[in-house]
Amino acid sequence: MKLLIKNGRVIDPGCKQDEVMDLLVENGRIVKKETQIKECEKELNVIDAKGCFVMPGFIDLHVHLREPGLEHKETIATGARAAARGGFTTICAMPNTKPVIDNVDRLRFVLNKSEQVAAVHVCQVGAVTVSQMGEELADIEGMVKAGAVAISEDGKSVMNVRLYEEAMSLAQTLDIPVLAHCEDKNLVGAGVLNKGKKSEELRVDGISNLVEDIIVARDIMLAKETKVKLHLCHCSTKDSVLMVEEAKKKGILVTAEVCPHHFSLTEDDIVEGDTNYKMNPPLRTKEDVEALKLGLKNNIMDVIATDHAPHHKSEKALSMKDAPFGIVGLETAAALTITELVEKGYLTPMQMAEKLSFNPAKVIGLDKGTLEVGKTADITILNPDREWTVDTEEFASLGKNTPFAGKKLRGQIMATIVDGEVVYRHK
Ligand SMILES: NC(=O)N[C@@H](CC(=O)O)C(=O)O
Ligand SMILES: [Zn+2]
Ligand SMILES: [Zn+2]
Repeated sequence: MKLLIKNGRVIDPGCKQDEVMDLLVENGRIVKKETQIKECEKELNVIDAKGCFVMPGFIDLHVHLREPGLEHKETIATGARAAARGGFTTICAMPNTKPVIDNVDRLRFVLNKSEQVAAVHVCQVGAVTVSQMGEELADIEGMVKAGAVAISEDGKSVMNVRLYEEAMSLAQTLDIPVLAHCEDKNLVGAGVLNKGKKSEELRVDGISNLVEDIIVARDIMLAKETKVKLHLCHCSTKDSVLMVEEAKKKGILVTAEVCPHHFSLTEDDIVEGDTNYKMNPPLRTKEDVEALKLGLKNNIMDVIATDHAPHHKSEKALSMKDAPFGIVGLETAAALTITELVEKGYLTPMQMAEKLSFNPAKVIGLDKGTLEVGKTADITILNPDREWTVDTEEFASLGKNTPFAGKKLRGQIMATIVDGEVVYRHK
C-alpha cells in the first residue's frame, strides 16, 4: 500500500528545506517529494497534512523502558506505544533494568522482544560496568557487535576514573558514543531537590549545581584524552552549557541534550508534596533554565531527549524524600518543545526537527533524521496550532508520573509513521 502525505509543511534538516510539499511513501521508503504529487491509484492511503509540520520521525536518545524486571512501571510494548503517541519513531533504551543490560544475552532479549512487540524502532544502550556496580567493565565489545548503539551508566556516574577512561577508549575504538549521566555520588549525598530556596523551604537535602558541573568537567577532560564521542545526558545547569560551548570550540567531540522538563519548569514551580516534580537532575533556577534555552537556540545544546522515567503510582505516592527520581516524557515532549521553545521564539521549526531527529540520529550513527527521497519512511506529522490538555488517563505509558498533568499545551501529534506504516493517528 502506498501512502501519500499531502499539503504539509515539509521540514527536512537533511537538505535544509522548509516548504509546503507532498510526500509519497512506498515499500517503507520515501519515493517522491514534490510540490504536488498526482496519484490516482485506488490502493492509496492519503493523509491531508494541511497546516501541519511534516518532520523526520523523532528519535529519543534517552528512554527507560523498565523491561526486563520492572514491568510494573513500563514494558517494551507500552513504552513503544507511548513513543508512537509522542511522535517518536526510534527510541534508545537505557540499561538500568533488572537485571542490568550488561551482556549480549540480555541485549538480545530486548532487541528480539522489541522486534515482536514494539510499535517503533528500539535501540538498546549497553551498561558501562557489570550490574552498574562501577567495579568491572561490562562486555562492551560483545554488546556493540550484537547491536548496542552506545554505552551508558545512566542512573549514576562511573566514579572510578581509571575504569571510565578504559571504557571510553574502548568505545572510541568501537566507534560508539558514551552517554554520560553526570552526578558526583559523594557530593550529592541524600539530595532530593535543587539546593537553595526550595530545598530549604521544603526542608529536604539539596542537590547543588556542582554535583553535575564537576562531573561534566571531568568527563569532557576524559573525552579530550580518549577522543571518544561524549554525549552529555539531561544537562540542567548554566555551567554545563558554558563547558559544552568551550569544549566544542576546542574541537572535543562532545554533544549535549536537554530534557523538556528542564527547559519548561524551574524549582519555583515545585508543588509541596507532589513527587512528580522530583527527578534527577532536579529542576533548577530561572537562570539555569534561561541558559539551557539559549544553549538550544544557539545550537550549543544539540538534542532534546525525554529521559522518560516511568514509576508506579505506589512508588510516587511516597514522600518527597523517599519517592524515586524521574518523570515520564514521551507523550508531552513535542508539545512542550512547541509551547516553550518554538512559540516563544527560541527555536525555529527547522531547529526543532534537528534537535528531535537529525542530531540524535547523528549521535548514534543512524541513517535517519531526514526526509530525502530513498530514505526510510519514519515520519512525524504535527499540528503546531492545536491546543490540548494533558490527561494521563489517555497515556499509553503505564507511568502517569508527570508534573504536566492538566496543563494546556500547544502542538499535537497527528500521525506517526514507522517504515511507511501508520503506527499512530490522532482521532
Ligand atoms: N532521571 C531520573 O530521575 N531517573 C532515571 C534515571 C536517570 O535518568 O538518571 C530512572 O531510571 O528512573
Ligand atoms: Zn540519568
Ligand atoms: Zn535516564
